[in-house]
Amino acid sequence: MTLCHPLLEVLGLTKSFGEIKAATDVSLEVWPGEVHALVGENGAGKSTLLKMIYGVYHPDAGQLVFDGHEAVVASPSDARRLGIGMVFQDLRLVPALTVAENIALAIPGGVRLRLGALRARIDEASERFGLAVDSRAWVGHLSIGERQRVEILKVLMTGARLVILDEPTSVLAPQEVEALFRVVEHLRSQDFGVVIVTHKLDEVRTIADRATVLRGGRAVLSNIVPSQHSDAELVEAMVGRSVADLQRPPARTSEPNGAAPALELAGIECASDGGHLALKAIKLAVRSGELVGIAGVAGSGQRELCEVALGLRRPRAGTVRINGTQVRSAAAALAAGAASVPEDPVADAVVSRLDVTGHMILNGRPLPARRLGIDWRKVRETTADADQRLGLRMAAPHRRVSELSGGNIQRVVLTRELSLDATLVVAAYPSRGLDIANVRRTQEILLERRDAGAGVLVVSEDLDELMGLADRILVMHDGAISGEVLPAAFDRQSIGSLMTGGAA
Ligand SMILES: Nc1ncnc2c1ncn2[C@@H]1O[C@H](COP(=O)(O)OP(=O)(O)OP(=O)(O)O)[C@@H](O)[C@H]1O
Repeated sequence: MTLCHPLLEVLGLTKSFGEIKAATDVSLEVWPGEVHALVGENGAGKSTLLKMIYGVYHPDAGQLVFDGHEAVVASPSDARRLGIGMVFQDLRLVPALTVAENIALAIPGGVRLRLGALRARIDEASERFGLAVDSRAWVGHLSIGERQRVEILKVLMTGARLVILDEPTSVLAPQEVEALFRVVEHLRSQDFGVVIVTHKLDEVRTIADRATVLRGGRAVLSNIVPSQHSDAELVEAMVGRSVADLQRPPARTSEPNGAAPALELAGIECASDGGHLALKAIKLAVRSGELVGIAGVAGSGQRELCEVALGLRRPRAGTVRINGTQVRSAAAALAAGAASVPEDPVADAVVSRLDVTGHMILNGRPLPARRLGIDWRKVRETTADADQRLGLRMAAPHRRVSELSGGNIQRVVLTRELSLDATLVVAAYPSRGLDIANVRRTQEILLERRDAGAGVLVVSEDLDELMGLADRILVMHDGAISGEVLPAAFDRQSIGSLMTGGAA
């Protein structure tokens, strides 16, 4: 059945948080069978808009029309009753329950269903929507991509006809993105409406029929067809200016005679949290003035590698040296000159109730002291100086970090860690959640740190990012380094093949 009206019309939605105008007079429409991309820089108001559509926030002004009727969406349960489902960035599943139990909690009458009947419904839905899930698996044992599939299936099984995906690809490996897009295509072919937030233009071009660009809470382009606009036009709409390509001069790694590498791992063996062997005979060195990339499918040992390098995880065997000093603890790694960008800053670096200034002192370095307390004036000065030098435009110093968007949290952590005079930088997924302009600036800063003589280790699943940044790429597979690729041989295929255990 083809509708002659949009599935969803957003008319002039507006929302402020105190002085912050998060969304101003935003309008867009989504038709059945349409994938609509919502794009814009960090803090542009995308999540706020989606949360108004899903009933989490109440708009100050504006209106929603769903399926041709004015809709009052006062809560997420109102939204679900209408047929609007949302998959949040932080997936809302209970890890200690199975897939079937999680779905039972979400669907009406689910907890009263017998297990057999529930599983049959899950299997039928998973077949219909092209979403392979194992209903018996414990959610805590699933990869992030598998959890996302469960969450989408859950949303569809509650009767959603409009599915909102808030930045679903930022936590996925490239193969998982392809799998997700196959699901989205399936939904499109079955006349669902899909709203998807992404920072990546190639994803907009691959998956979206139309797009809306937000900047500073306003829709600067609404309901456009992406193919009718160049990348430069879309970037300009998003950030208000053009963003230059990354320049990567060759590394100058001529170390003085006998100088130790910035980071040296030898014979490292290490267990994962679950007790299996996560790192096997790892031997690597990052020289001062060199940027080494680590490629690999998620879960190949990257997390453990970073933790071992930073003294956060004790290896079973082997040694870690930073600038020649053997390191056995996090404090020793910091003292030897390390700085780090954690894999998941929202989980690992945010202290609720602390503001931006409060987070800037959580870098493990001695605090500027004044009498018996902290010299906050000095902290504010160094924060302002770091913000200006790095140019990642952090949120205002008094803002609570837990209230910031994911990308804005990432910028606080990046500014804190990359403004240090560290001689080793270990950065896991540094551009995760960042908009285009901030991705570029972060990459420039990493190269600036390299050119200032630091050894830089960057873990990323984005091969294009690594190929643009790295002086060498080491590929991890199943806890081991499966190969080393030099710039002249950088190509997606040979790196991809090493990632899955094949030869380059
Ligand atoms: N609950 C809240 N309280 C106060 N301010 C908020 C709240 N939620 C969002 N904001 C602010 O509103 C603005 C828009 O934020 P929003 O999260 O909607 O941006 P976004 O486009 O989703 O960003 P990102 O790409 O980083 O996820 C930002 O300045 C943000 O800090």
